[in-house]
Amino acid sequence: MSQSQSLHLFNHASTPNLTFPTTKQCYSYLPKPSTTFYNRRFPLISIRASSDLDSSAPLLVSDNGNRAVFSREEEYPVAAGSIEVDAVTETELKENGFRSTRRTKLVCTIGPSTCGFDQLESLAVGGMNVARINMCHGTRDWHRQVIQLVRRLNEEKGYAVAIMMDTEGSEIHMGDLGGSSSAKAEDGEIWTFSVRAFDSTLPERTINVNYEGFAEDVKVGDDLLVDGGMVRFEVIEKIGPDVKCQCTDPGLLLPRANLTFWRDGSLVRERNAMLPTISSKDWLDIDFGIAEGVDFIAISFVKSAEVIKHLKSYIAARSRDGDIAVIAKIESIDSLKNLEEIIQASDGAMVARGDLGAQIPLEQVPSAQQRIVQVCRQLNKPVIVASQLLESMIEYPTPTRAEVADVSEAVRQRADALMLSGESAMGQFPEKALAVLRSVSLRIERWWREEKRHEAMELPDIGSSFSDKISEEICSSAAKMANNLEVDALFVYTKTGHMASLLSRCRPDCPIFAFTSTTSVRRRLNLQWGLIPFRLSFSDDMESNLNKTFSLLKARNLIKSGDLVIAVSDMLQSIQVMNVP
Ligand SMILES: Nc1ncnc2c1ncn2[C@@H]1O[C@H](COP(=O)(O)OP(=O)(O)O)[C@@H](O)[C@H]1O
Ligand SMILES: C=C(OP(=O)(O)O)C(=O)O
Ligand SMILES: [K+]
Ligand SMILES: [Mg+2]
Repeated sequence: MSQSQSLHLFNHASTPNLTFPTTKQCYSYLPKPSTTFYNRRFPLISIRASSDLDSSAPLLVSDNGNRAVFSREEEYPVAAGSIEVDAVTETELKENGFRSTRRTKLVCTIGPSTCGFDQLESLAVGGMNVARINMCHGTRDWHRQVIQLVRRLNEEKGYAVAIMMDTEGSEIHMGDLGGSSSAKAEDGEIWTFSVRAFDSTLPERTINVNYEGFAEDVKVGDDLLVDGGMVRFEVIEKIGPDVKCQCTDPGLLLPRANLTFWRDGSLVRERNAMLPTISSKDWLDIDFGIAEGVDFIAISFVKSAEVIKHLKSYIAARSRDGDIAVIAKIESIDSLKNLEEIIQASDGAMVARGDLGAQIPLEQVPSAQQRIVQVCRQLNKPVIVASQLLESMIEYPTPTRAEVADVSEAVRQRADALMLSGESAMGQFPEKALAVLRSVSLRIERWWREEKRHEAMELPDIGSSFSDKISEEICSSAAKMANNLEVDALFVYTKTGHMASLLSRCRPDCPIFAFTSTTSVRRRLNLQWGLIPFRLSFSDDMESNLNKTFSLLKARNLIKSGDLVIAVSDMLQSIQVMNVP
């Protein structure tokens, strides 16, 4: 189906239920505007021919087997003679050859410093694989605008930047500081933390707190930590909804900064621990994310696997199967306690060191990071290392040596992705920070390969069915062969992305070219270590797939005759080794 035949789909609250047609039947509905269908996996949807609608947010239809599947974006089959890969990867492959491509993926939080089209484009050029929007900040309209700009960038310039929406969660945090961008708390000063609602102007040295039960839960003598200890207060008096605190460690207070309170050296978890992981505001944000068709939803302060399972079934009932991946943010004591089952239930995890460092002693954060990365690798889930990687670059154009060492350590642990927060959201040097992540990743990855430090990590079986076990065996054998034979690239033909993730899990020395037929899978694979996702239509006939891929890639100078390749696929349980003809 070509772009000009696009169909527009709308959620439609009160339309009659009709059996959902196959794609062929859809075509026959095309000339009739506003025909409405019902699909059991979608809420009510109406379909109209493209001509009577504006084309700012096209939603199209494609065929997956005998049933029609909807997506917000260009899910039309790739034209038979074409292959889609983003411009940055293409240039990188042409200039440096495949061996030197970057394996570690990069996530950038988008904020005031980076929300314009040109700024987003610079980040894409600089290697951003995923754009993260943090629902703690900004309005839904602001976030929608960012999503649309990223879409436009992908459509106009051929990028496959994925979008991750991060929920606010039920954490306790300060209010907006009455419009100022920061406030300085000096040693010994008395500040009032209050749950009262203030008009636009806050009284001097007063901080608004978002948690109703705050004044009841804290006790005189508690330590109140802002952002995990960046500024510290001691509670000296409680007067109704107001809590008077004396500053013991001075520092800068930032809008909506996180608050924790500690008693006798331990984090206090009273009724605040009973707050739901997904607040009512978060559910509205999640509905927004589903409607906007984001690729990932990251859930803050996950405590148990149940909440992830619940969210996944909520999404499945409202969106195309598996269309949105759920990322569990590991940033609380409970999430560490229930780590394995949370990660098992999720589609990926984030080491959210910002809040984690406010909940456990700072010196325990590195070992927690190592454990989370390891568990994710074993359970085959992508993992993002986040927060303060290049914190000083919010203000300065070069990182500290310590920051470079921290980034190196995450790369050496073979995390799937690194994330920028304030550095890209509100910092002065977002592109420079991204360039540091890129160059450090490339250098450490190369060093690792040169040193041949293959880690001896045993990867346990994860599949439950026999055919899953076969896929795992194929991927680990293919990766081992690729290392031993020093092949140039692994090729994987994958419908769901699963086989590609199994190869990525083995962290082979060569890059993995992942061929998939849908844009949503292609974008999702962008978060996983070592995968270079391409969009290509392919069949069950591997011989013809390979021939087609070779000729398309050769025509674009992305591979050349003689290159050694190992190919595996979702459809055919085999490993093929060959030279490009
Ligand atoms: N959409 C946004 N609008 C305004 N400021 C933002 C936005 N997103 C992020 N920021 C700024 O970037 C900082 C770092 O982002 P992030 O780490 O995601 O949030 P937080 O620090 O609240 O956990 C935030 O503290 C905030 O100042
Ligand atoms: C990534 C994190 O979450 P957020 O920025 O939303 O607080 C973190 O706490 O490290
Ligand atoms: K958040
Ligand atoms: Mg956090």
